Amino acid sequence: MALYMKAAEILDKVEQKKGAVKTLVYDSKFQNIKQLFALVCETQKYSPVLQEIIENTRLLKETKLRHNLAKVLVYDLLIGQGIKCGGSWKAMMLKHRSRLQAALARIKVKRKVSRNQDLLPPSAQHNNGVDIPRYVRVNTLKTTVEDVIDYLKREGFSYQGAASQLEDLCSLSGKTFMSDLHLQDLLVFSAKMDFHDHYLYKAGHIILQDKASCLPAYLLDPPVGGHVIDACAAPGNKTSHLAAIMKNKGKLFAFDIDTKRLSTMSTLLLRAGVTCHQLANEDFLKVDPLSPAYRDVTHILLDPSCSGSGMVCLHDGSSEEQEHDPERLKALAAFQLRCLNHALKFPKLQHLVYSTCSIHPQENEEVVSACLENNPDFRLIHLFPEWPERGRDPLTQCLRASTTKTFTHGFFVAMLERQATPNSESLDEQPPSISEPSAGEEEQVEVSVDEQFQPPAAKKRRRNRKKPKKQKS
Ligand SMILES: C[S@@+](CC[C@H](N)C(=O)[O-])C[C@H]1O[C@@H](n2cnc3c(N)ncnc32)[C@H](O)[C@@H]1O
Repeated sequence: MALYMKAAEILDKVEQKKGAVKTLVYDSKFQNIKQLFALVCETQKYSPVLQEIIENTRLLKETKLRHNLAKVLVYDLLIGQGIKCGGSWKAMMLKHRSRLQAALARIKVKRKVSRNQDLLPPSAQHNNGVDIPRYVRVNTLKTTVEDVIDYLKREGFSYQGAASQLEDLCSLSGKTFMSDLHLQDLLVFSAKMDFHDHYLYKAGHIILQDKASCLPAYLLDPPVGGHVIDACAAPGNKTSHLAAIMKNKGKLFAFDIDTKRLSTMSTLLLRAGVTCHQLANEDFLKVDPLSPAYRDVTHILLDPSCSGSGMVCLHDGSSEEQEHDPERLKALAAFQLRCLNHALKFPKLQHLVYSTCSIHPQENEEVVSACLENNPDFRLIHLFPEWPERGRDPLTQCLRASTTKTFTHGFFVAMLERQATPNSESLDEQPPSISEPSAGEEEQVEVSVDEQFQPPAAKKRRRNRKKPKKQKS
C-alpha cells in the first residue's frame, strides 16, 4: 500500500508545483526508489487515458478514493504489473476491474488502436515507441553471473545465451532473458519485467541499473586495491559498481552534498555488500585535492547533477520546462565544468570518467571541450570503438547513448587521461592540508560496513569477453 500512497502523494506535489518528479521521488526516502519512480512516470504518461477511464466509470464517487490514488491504482491494475498490495484497496479495485477494463477497451475501439502504448500522446513517446529493455547488473560482490542465471532458470526463466547484435535486446518477451552484447555482468529482460520484489534484488545480488549508467564504472575500470573517488555519488549505483570492479579492495571515497540521498545510498551500499567505501556528506568542490587522504587517488568518476533530459520517463511538465530552460542549462554546465576542473587537480589522477544523463551538448561535449582547454595536461581517450553512438563532432572519442540507437536512456560518457606522470617526490613535500578533517568534521564522515557480508568465491569477472581497448586520441 505504501507504494501507491507515496506515488499518489508525489503526483499531488507535482500538481502543486512543489518539485520535479525525480527530486520528489528521491526525497521520499521510499525503499524502492526505482519502482516508485517508474510507477509515477508511467501513471503520468497515461494520465489522460486514466482520467477518462476514471470519469467514465465514476470511480471516485463509488470508491471515495483520492484522485491521484485512483490514477496509480487504475494504472497498475489495467496497464502496469497488476495491483501488488493486499488489503482493502486490492479487493476494492478487483471489484471494479471488469468495468474498468471495459472502459479501457471502449477507448481503444474509439481510437482504433489495439495496444495500450498507442493511446499515448506523441509527446509521451520520447522513445519513439521502443520500450527500453530491463537491464539487471549482477552484483559480483555477492554472487556470480552463472549463479544468477541458474537461479532464474530454476524459477522458470528461459536463458537465450549472449546477444549477438544490439537488436536482440529488444526481442525479449515474457520470462526470456539474455546476456548483454557489451557488458558481461549485465542481463537483459523484456521491458515489462519487474524485479523490485524479487529475492535477488532484495538480497543485493542484482542491481536494477540502466545499461548506459553502467558504462562509467565499467570504462573507468579502477584497479583492485586502488584509491578511487566517486565525486557526486548518491544514490550510489555507480559506487557499488566501482566497488565490484575493485573487488571491495582499496579505498573508494564517495561524496555527496545531499544528506537524504546519502542516507538512501548508505542503505543501498550495505545491501550490495560494499565495504571499501568511505561515505562523506561533503561538497566535492570543497574537498581539498592536496589533502594527504587523497594523495593516492588515481581514478575519479564524476557524474554530477544534470538536467536529466536523457531520462525517458520525465513527463512532469515542470521538469520538461526546466530541462530546456537555457539559463538553467547554463548554470548546470558552469557547475559541471567547475567539478571537472576541480577533479583534475588531484595530483596523482590518471583517469577520470565524466558522465551525465543529459542529451544536451551544453552539458556534455561543450563542458568537456572547455575543460580540455583549461587543462592541457589531459587528453580524451577514444572509448569503446564498437559502441554504436559517438559524442558530437569533433568529440567522437566520447560515447552517447539513446533509446533509439543503444536501447537505453539518453547518456553521455567521456574519459580523460593525464598525459604526463606527476612528480611524486614533489608531492611528498606538500604541507599538510588545511582542510584535512578535524575531529569535529570527521563526525560527518559516515562509513558503512556490512558485517554480515561474506565474499563469494568469485569466478573470473571477464572470462569470456575481452574488454574493449581504450585508444588514445
Ligand atoms: C546524477 S546524481 C549522481 C548519481 C550517482 N552517480 C549514481 O549513479 O547513483 C548527482 C549527485 O550529485 C550530487 N551533488 C550535487 N552537487 C554536489 C556537490 N557540489 N558535491 C557533491 N555532490 C553533489 C547530488 O546531490 C546528486 O546526488
